[in-house]
Amino acid sequence: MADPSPARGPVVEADGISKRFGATVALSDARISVAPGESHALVGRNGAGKSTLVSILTGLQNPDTGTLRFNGESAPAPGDTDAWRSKVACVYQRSTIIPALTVAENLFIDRQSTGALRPISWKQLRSRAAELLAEYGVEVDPNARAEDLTVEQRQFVEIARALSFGARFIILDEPTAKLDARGIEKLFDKLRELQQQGVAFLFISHHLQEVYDLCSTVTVYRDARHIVTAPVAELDQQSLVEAMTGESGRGSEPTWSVVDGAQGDGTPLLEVSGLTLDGAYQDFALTARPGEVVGLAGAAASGNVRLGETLAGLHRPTAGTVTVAGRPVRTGRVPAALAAGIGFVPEDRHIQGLIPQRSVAENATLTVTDQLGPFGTVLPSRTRAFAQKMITGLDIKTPGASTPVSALSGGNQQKVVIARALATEPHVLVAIRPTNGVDIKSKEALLGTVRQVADSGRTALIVSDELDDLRVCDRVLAMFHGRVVAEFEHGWSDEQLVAAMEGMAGPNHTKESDVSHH
Ligand SMILES: Nc1ncnc2c1ncn2[C@@H]1O[C@H](COP(=O)(O)OP(=O)(O)OP(=O)(O)O)[C@@H](O)[C@H]1O
Repeated sequence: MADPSPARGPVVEADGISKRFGATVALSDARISVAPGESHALVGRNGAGKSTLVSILTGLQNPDTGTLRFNGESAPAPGDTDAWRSKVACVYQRSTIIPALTVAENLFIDRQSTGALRPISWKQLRSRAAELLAEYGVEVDPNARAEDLTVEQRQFVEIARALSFGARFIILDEPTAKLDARGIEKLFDKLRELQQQGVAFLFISHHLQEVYDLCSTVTVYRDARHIVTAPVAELDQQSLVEAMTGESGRGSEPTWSVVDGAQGDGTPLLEVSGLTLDGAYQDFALTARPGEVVGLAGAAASGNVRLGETLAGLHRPTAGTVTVAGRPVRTGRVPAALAAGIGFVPEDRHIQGLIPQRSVAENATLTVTDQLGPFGTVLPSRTRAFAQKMITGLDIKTPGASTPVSALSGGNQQKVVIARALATEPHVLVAIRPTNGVDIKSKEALLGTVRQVADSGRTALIVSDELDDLRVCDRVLAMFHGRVVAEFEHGWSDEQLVAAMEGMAGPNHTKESDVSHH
């Protein structure tokens, strides 16, 4: 490949990289080259090999074959943490910042090289932290506790820490997954600023628009292989998707069909009234009918996620009632919500979602009740059959139903979480950012599945700030600071919806032809 910066050479250059996990080929003769100051996107479908490449580029795993060079020099020896840190850092969607520590402590924790024998002077630590943050233009108080920072501020601290080790090459693995629109804007501004200073980025995202907004070059992987590297300007979105999927035009619809048994006589399936959780949301009301997909839109602090979690029994509301299919649901208890017929797709699959060591089949059919005590009505053969149907229908890339979930790529793990929520054949499906980390093609299939769930006489509630997620909804309630500020019937514009989520729309900006709360 041509060297775009002959003076210094690429900050990173990987060639002929292969990596297998048992029978799975994660990377096959893959390559990447990133120039100083370049913003380089790496895209591909779930399971294409992106995270595996990241783990090799950061020294966490050794490739089976291939060469890796930083600034023209061979990669550090495996395990030489200090040397690796001076070359490259990765900011993952899950922060490595320790919430209970201050920003200053986080910046200087685990740093063996300086002053190991001297007792730490807190004053000195703080002033060094302040200097470091100022150097990279990060406006964060060094004395603040990390847990009090916004997601993007935490990312800035991680980036500053990486740069302070000398790295001028930073990998961002789905950094926007937990950010709202404003957070993304701030992150991108910071990245552009650092690029001006010569820092190079490898940017991994399933949001192709972000690739076009931020990056100058894009590399596509498909099925463990390098497919193309091109200037972003030369590859339009359609060509990009074609490179990712290996097909032109749209693929086939999912084969998964919804289990029957739901009735649709028009009586509300989900009724929420006066629901309040102090400090999160107030006086929320909703009446949803069978067949409806309702969106609950809102930015980070809007309260929409906590509301969805409350319906799933994760928080005990201060006031209000929830009724499913005419029956009151005991709030604040996950088993009660499940038993009432509320299926749940949580926001963070790592915390609430999966048991990594267990198989795809087990996870896909596991309910929280199973974890709490014997449930025992699901036969293994049914489990397997259901899992197989989901693997096909949701296009889960796995060697088989008995493969442990920990061996799946992030996006494929997310699909298992969705499968699990559907396994209980819920009356009401509550899904929080369901397509988080899912590739563009699977996203369509997945949202199509949510649509099918509703079409079969159930109700789905999609809690998200992703316009793609909300587009499949029949109507959308927009929340801001804990309250519904607008309701949109089909035919809304993205601009109106975004404005409402940002608290900039009064009710008179919305279509309220059939307001069904209250
Ligand atoms: N530790 C592991 N054990 C077994 N298989 C693995 C392991 N890590 C990754 N794989 C497999 O390697 C392949 C590539 O996975 P990888 O996580 O690199 O994909 P990805 O492109 O990052 O996907 P996503 O967009 O879903 O995050 C997948 O088929 C995955 O199942």
